[in-house]
Amino acid sequence: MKVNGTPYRTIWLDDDGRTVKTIDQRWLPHEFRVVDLTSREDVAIAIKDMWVRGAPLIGATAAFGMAIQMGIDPSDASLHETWDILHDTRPTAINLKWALDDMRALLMPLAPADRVEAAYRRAVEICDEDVEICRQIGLNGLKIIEEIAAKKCGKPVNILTHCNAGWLATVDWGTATSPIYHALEKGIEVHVWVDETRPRNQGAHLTTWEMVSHGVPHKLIVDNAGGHLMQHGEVDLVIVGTDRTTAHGDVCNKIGTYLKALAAHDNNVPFYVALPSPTIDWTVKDGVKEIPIEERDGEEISHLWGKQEDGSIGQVQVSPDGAEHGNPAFDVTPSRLVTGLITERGVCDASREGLAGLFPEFAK
Ligand SMILES: CSC[C@H]1O[C@H](OP(=O)(O)O)[C@H](O)[C@@H]1O
Repeated sequence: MKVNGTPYRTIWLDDDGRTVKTIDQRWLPHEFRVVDLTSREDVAIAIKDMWVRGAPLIGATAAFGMAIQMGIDPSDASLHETWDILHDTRPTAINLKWALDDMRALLMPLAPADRVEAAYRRAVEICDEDVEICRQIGLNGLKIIEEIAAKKCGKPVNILTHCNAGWLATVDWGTATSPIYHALEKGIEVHVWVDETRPRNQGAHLTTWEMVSHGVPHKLIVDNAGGHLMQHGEVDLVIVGTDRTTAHGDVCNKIGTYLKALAAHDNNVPFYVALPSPTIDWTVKDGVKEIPIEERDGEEISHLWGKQEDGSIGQVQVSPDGAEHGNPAFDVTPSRLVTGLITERGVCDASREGLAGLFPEFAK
């Protein structure tokens, strides 16, 4: 998307065709910093410490991490070790494993000398595919917004989203935000309730930055306001992203998503999940039982990052010394609470039959 009029993707190759450049999202919304990733260690840190985050972007970054390493040591041992190092950075988003498996399957049959070229080519392809997948998700989600807009008699369609499933979570367009961007481009009036999304505040830091940059009418709200707004008819639609969706339609996403789905169900508000197919885990049926939920450091709760009065970026401590913190980073919304899955191939029920209908080649 455009940043101050300049088109950007979240990750790209420098002119040398080898150096990987990405936006260090920890500094947004106050500073737009681009960093170079020149080793698998750089990539591992960038994923683990959330310089880059968002399931599709994590996958794309890992693909480049494999390519960078093939330029350093293209041996089998190096390839397997890199798979392990990058896979262990974060456990929940399935795109990470999907991308690493894709790269390894491509590279293993090749002579080591041929691996670096093939790896960079595939990493770029993964990025290009993600852009098109997210663009298509936008077009398919747009139909849902248009149907609601037709009943709103000129008033804006009020959409609530949680965390950041925007272009910053992907290579471009985003997943949950893609229908919003398409609606805006088509002149459909929308208004977005942006959940701040404690503790990392991806909504407050990233989604609002996207909304401001793109001129999307919005209001930032605390996570606990969503249910109240739904009770008062202020939410026409919920669209969220996902880090892993099971073959039966259970949706793993940022912590707090499940509570929004419960509130939406209780208030008959349509609850949709924007789902790129690499985020489907075909091997898992019961998401609550089977999906590993990342437990992140308690400091993400005890401290808040932001702009200080002197304009510097820093953090303040919000809980007392000695306080204990629990920080599960994701939760699972059972398929029964999901109205539909917006994929690049269309919208389907959150069910095995729904997903098999759109992706028969994967559903066994
Ligand atoms: C389009 S995937 C976005 C997904 O990823 C986020 O998690 P994180 O910021 O920790 O990587 C969040 O769950 C978003 O919905």
